Amino acid sequence: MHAVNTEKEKQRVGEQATALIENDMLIGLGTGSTVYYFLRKLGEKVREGLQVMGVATSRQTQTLAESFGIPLVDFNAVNELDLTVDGADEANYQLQAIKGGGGALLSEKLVASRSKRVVWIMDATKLVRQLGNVALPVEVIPFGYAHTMGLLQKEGWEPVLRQDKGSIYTTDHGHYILDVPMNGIHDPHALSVWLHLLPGVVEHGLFLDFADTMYVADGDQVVVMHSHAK
Ligand SMILES: O=C(CO)[C@H](O)[C@H](O)COP(=O)(O)O
Repeated sequence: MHAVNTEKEKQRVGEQATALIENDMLIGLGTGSTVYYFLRKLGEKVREGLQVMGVATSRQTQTLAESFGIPLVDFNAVNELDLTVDGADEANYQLQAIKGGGGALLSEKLVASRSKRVVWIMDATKLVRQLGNVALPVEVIPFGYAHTMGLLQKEGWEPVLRQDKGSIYTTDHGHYILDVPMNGIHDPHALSVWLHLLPGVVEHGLFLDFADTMYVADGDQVVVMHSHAK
């Protein structure tokens, strides 16, 4: 590994990922500070004549895409997307990821699941052998969130209700987020299924079988990894 300058690496990987975009593509636009650089560069290419349409995965991305001149379309008005490019909070060598640090996991998962190809972009600090160094975001219904927290606590987890400037953080969809410290996830698929069965849970940040490609910025290089599962 090279010396880490994550902002430069985010920019490098975000800009490089725009090379994947071809004329007439319908693109899922992820959310976050790495995706910011992807959007900015894509906006430049659109102004130079590239013709694409995007589906935004958050209000933040919608605002950015509009400011960069990227044409947007309503998710419900489209069929399959050609490609989604999104960031991740952590990913392993099987291209499984934890997402949701930016709170957009619900839309991000919906859009990724409607895309022919999904690409994660990140800096090398996020690449891990085993998922679970970062807390896992779990999106819950505000009604009864304390009950859902209690159910997690009963199983030994210590969920933290996400805050934003002294108030409870609310997602674009009006939900709350519980950040659950993991200390290593041994069986991500089993955890995914278990969480989906928990009353009050809308979605969680385990993105297990979505990505076929990952762009990882490491120093001056961008390493491209492919999934063997896809
Ligand atoms: O999942 C996300 C938002 O819900 C982001 O993609 C993830 O948090 C990575 O963001 P960043 O590029 O800012 O580190």
